[in-house]
Amino acid sequence: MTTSAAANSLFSDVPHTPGAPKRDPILIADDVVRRFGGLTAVDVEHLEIQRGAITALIGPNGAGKTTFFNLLTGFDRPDAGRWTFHGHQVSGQPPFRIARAGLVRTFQLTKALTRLSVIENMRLGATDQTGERAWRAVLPWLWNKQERALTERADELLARFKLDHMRDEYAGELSGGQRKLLEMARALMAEPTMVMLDEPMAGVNPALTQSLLEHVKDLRNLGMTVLFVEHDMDMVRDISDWVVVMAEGRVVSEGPPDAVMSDPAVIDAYLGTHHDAPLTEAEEERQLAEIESSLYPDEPTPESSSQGSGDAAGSDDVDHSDEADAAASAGDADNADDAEEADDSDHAQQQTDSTRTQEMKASEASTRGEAR
Ligand SMILES: Nc1ncnc2c1ncn2[C@@H]1O[C@H](COP(=O)(O)OP(=O)(O)OP(=O)(O)O)[C@@H](O)[C@H]1O
Repeated sequence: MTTSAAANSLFSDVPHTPGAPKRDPILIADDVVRRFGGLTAVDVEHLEIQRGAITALIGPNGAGKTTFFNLLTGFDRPDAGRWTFHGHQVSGQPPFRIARAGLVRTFQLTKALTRLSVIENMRLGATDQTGERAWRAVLPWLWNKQERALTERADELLARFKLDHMRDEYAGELSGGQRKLLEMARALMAEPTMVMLDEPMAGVNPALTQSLLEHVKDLRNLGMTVLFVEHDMDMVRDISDWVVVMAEGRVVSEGPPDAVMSDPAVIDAYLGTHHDAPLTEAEEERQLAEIESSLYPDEPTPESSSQGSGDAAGSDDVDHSDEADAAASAGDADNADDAEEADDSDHAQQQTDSTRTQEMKASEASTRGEAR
């Protein structure tokens, strides 16, 4: 069993730098590139994922996280690059072979899957990812035995994920959180050694949040490796042993959650301070609204709800909280012109703070999970 403390100790001597070598990597990717027309969606030079730990993959919208997930699991083909899993080259392999090697991912329930029952979805979890459907045609008696074993395993998992009472219901009847549990349970049907979860908290009702977090921790505690993409920074802080940050297709930072969230490169990536021109106030507001909505896609911001305004993503409705202003000023910290512009604001004092303090406040604004 791998506890949180044990997992943390795996990283004790790992440098906090992009591409850092791990003590015992289960997955190693090199020079992975995926282009869509003129856009380079993924350009990962080197990445190692530590075995037996929970690693979060975060980054602003469009950073390339999902594309990278699709590549690693064989659901998309790279323009260049290679990666190994458990020491075996799996780049270029179809998804079922990669799953057979022990690397599986969760899927959002498609429309078709919502029309199947929960137990049927579970059985598909094994067959879809491992390609065992071939058995049915070739050796039907063996298939029957196999199918009974699969159903037994499915029922055990449904009980573990507290979905057994929904066993024969259409998956479409499940709540958002229950669907996430089903996605996770279904992935486990393939008996993986590494599970990749794509936004496990998206659309999850707060009542099920804790249960989901515990299930993810359980995967690690049972010896599995977990890599998950997530925008919810509460979850990232709560359960990650290690965080990898992508921006514009590249890995820009790695480290434990707290270190990563105060890394200027990460703040820069989220605030987009790589722009050459100083930000206009409207652009600044738009970017802050985008960060807010990407971190908390289902919630109105406290600012917007206290003013009775609607969607946090609508930049017209966004007000500047203290933290948001701090974020904006830190976002502009590299730019002397912007510092001048801020002189007449209520937060002139913040402009005289050290860059470090501003960055930390910006980080809090970007990861405002604790305040909610
Ligand atoms: N099939 C596609 N065709 C064209 N462009 C694509 C395709 N898939 C992704 N992209 C582009 O590649 C970039 C990376 O997208 P991706 O979905 O991987 O980012 P992401 O980090 O997962 O974003 P989000 O957090 O918003 O899901 C984006 O600019 C996106 O528009």
